Order: sequence, then structure tokens, then C-alpha cells
Amino acid sequence: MKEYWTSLASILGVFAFCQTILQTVFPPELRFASAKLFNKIFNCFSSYCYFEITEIDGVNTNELYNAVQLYLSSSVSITGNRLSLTRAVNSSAFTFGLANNDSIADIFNGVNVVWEHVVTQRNSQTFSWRPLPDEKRGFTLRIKKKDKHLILNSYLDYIMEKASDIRRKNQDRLLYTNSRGGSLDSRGHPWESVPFKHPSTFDTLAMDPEKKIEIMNDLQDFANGQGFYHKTGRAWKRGYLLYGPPGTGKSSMIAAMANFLGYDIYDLELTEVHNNSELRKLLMKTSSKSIIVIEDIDCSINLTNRKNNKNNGSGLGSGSGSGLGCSRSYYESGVGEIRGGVGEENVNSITLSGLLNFTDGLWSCCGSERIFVFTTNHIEKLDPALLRSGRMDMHIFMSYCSMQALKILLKNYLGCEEGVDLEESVMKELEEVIGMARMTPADISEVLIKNRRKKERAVDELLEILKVRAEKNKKNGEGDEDDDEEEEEQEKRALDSDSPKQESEIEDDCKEGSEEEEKIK
Ligand SMILES: Nc1ncnc2c1ncn2[C@@H]1O[C@H](COP(=O)(O)OP(=O)(O)OP(=O)(O)O)[C@@H](O)[C@H]1O
Ligand SMILES: [Mg+2]
Repeated sequence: MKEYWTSLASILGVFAFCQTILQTVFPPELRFASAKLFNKIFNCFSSYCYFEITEIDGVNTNELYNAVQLYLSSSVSITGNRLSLTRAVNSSAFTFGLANNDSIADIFNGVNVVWEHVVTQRNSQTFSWRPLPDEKRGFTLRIKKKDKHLILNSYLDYIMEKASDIRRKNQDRLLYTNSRGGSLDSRGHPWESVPFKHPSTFDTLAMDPEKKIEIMNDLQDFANGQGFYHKTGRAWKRGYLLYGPPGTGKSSMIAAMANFLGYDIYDLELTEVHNNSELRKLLMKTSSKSIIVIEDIDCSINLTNRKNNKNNGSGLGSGSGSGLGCSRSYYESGVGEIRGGVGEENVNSITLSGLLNFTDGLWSCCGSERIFVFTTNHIEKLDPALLRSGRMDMHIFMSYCSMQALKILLKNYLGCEEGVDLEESVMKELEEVIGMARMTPADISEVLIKNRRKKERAVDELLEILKVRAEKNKKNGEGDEDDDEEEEEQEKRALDSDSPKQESEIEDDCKEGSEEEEKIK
């Protein structure tokens, strides 16, 4: 064996020597031919094989090159000494890369490989229809010949997947809306998109930390659950129903979910959808790794009397909702019954079953890795069909501000740490009244924002307000909660007064008015 290696080394030595002579004495053509021959002979004896991935493949940009660059950026940032830094268009993150002519080792399925980033000057005589960069860039992948068949395809697939993950994480999220109605854009797309810049995260969300961790784990399990969903024969999707009073953070939670998973958001405005097949088309045009949101579902559709509605089940009336970035009408309650009612199928014939099919039917699994989120202020108004397990997998109650949540708000808005900036006695006082005060995180954050430069004043004012609210609630008993909610809903409706009222609403208002008059009498 030793003799074999000695002779091999001497052969290679001779070739190297010959090449040096050739380089100094012979013309370039001859040198090129000899180098080719040398490489061929060298490759026969080498135990490695090499793959070149150039930046530009002919005239097209090579996607694999970009993918490798991104993939290596994840490990390079930790191990490399000399790195390149880039920031792509539409991205708020910096990407580390392998510097020119540098190399890095990687392991995949127990197999060692080496990547080299090769940069050479481009031959100025090269002819091309479009301007090419001065430098020719490429990656060279070195794998042992015996390992080539074991890993090459799966390794490259893995790299492509990993790169698109990194790209998604680096790139800004998109918020899609169907506010254009049924019309399509020039590419035949029914959705319009804007960059999604909502800063809400699970860190900024004020809620019980245990519940928060439970939700984060659930989301993480979902995102990593491809194998599980495949094995169990389930469509790779998950439904969350967020319910609770206005201002408790339902929209903020959706934004936090999107930022946590790096998913885009499709904010579905049901007013703009005319029938079930349009709803299905919208679904088909959503991408995977996305969150499909219907806000204030109880106000968008009359979900309680679908059996009574002869023609089309529950008619869908209007979209409503808050917060994620699209202006839209709030709380056009009850319109659905009229628009989708008997004999008006052509005007608006989205049915509850259409909506259920949208989330749960065969069509719901075209594409994959989708999350459906519905929000409501009144879970009791929803049809049980929407609530059954498997459809909305997790019901999340967004409650009034608890002590745990208040601590998060104090930290986020005032930078107050428990035990450091706030005395124990103050914390105790806050704890005594926070439950009874039944204030939403939105209300509390308003007080904190107003006084954010004066911590003590902010806490004092908050304590004062909490005490007053708690006292009032104590006096009025339980019924007060409903009154508060009703007041807030009225406010929301008032906000919507710009949009012309539907006949039904006017009728409803009159009815409510006369009912109230009767009550007063
Ligand atoms: N749990 C929370 N944590 C942090 N901030 C919150 C929370 N709840 C509300 N807020 C603040 O209040 C504002 C309104 O909250 P958000 O729109 O998320 O409430 P919502 O529950 O969606 O209300 P609605 O039912 O009216 O749609 C947000 O901009 C956020 O700053
Ligand atoms: Mg909201």
C-alpha cells in the first residue's frame, strides 16, 4: 500500500513539474491543453469530485448559486473570519457570506463536504446580449466520490429549502388584501399586497406568559410538523380562534404570529367576496406559509341561523375588523341576513358551508402550511360548526389585563422592572385592583403612552384609574361588563358612520331604539 502511495505521489510530482515547465516555455494554447490533460489524469487518481455552481448560467441567473450563498450564510456567520456582508432589496436583515476565494467545510447526513467561493476576472472578450459583471463568481462543492450518490440530490434539495426559509425570514412580510373585489391584477392575481411592518411580537404582547409559551410551542410544532401531518394523513393547516373584548390584542396576536413564523398574512375581506366559488379561488391564490385572517367573524356572517335560511344557509354580509393595516368598515352587524337572504343569492351568496369548506374542505389543502385565524368579540354568537375541534384547533381567550400582562406592559412602555423600578407596595396595590378593574391592555397602554417620560406619574395615574374602575365595577356588579362591551361596540359602529347604512341596519337601529324606549318606560 505504501509503495502505491509513493508511486502516485511521484507521478503527480512529475506532472506538476511538467506543467511548470510548460507554463514558462510554451504558448497559452499548449498550456491550456496540457492543463486539461493534467486535470483529467489528476481527477482519475483523486478520491474527490467537484461541482461548479456558477452565478450566471449562460445568460440566466443560477438560482442554485443564490441558494448556496444564503445557505452558507447561516453557518458562515458563526465560524468564518473573513466575511462578506450584503443587504437585499426588500430585506431588513444583513446577510453574511463567504469572502472571495475562501472556503468552508459543512457536514450533511454525516458526510463532510467543502465549499469554495471562487471569484475570477471575466474575460473581456466574452460576448453577451446583456452586460455581465466584471467578475465571474461561483461555488465549488467538493465531495468524496464514494459519497456523491449518497447525498448529492438530497443535499442540494436541503440547501434550496433552507435558503428559501432564510430568504423568507430576512425579507419583509407581506400583507395581502382582497379589497379590489373580484377583479384581478395584470398577473391574474386577486390579492393586493403591501409590506407588512407591524412591530408586534410575542415579547411585546401582554398576556399570561404560560399561555404565550403554549401558543408559541403550538405554532412551532405546526411549522416543523410536515412529517407528522403527512404521517397522520391530515392537511398541513391549523385553525386558531381568537376571542375576547375589543382592545385585548387579537389583531396584535395575529401580527405576532406572522412575525414569529415569518409568514405572510392574507386579510380576507368578506364584503368583497361575492360567492363561494370566488372564496375558493381566493384560497387557491394564497401561498403556503401564510396566515389567512377573517376578523370579527360574528359581524361578517350570521352564523346562528343557517338552518333557518332556506336558500343559502347563512348569508355573508360584510367584512370587518381592525388593526392589520387595511381600512375597512367595522361592525356592519346583521347585514348578511339581508344580502344573503332568501332570493338574493346572486347579490351575495357566500354561505356558512362555503366558509367551512374554505377552511376545512378538500380545497383547503391545496398548497400547504397554512394557518387560519378567525377573531370575534362574541364567541357565543358563532355556530357550533365553526367551533368544533379540527376546524378551529385552538380557542384562545384574550382577556382583560391581568397582573402578569400588566407587568409586561410596564416593562415595554416604561422600562420598569419588577422589584427594581417599582416598589413592592405599589405592585401590591396594582395587583389588588387590576382584576376587578377589567381594563383592556389597549386602555392601559393609552395611559402609559401618555406619561411615558414620567414613570412615577404614569404608574400613579394608572393606579388611580384602576381604583376608580374597580370601585365602579364592584358597585355595579357583574352586569357592568356587558355594558362596557356594548359601549365599545357602539363606539365602533359610530366610527363606521361614514359608510352609508344598509336598510337592515336602519331597521335594526329603529328596533333597538324602540326596544330601549320600552325598557325605559
Ligand atoms: N395584549 C396586548 N399586548 C400588547 N398590546 C396590546 C394588547 N392588547 C391591545 N394592545 C394595544 O392596543 C391596541 C389595540 O389592540 P388590538 O387591535 O390588537 O385589539 P383587538 O383585540 O384586535 O381589538 P378589536 O376586537 O377591536 O379588533 C394595539 O395597538 C396594542 O398596542
Ligand atoms: Mg382587532
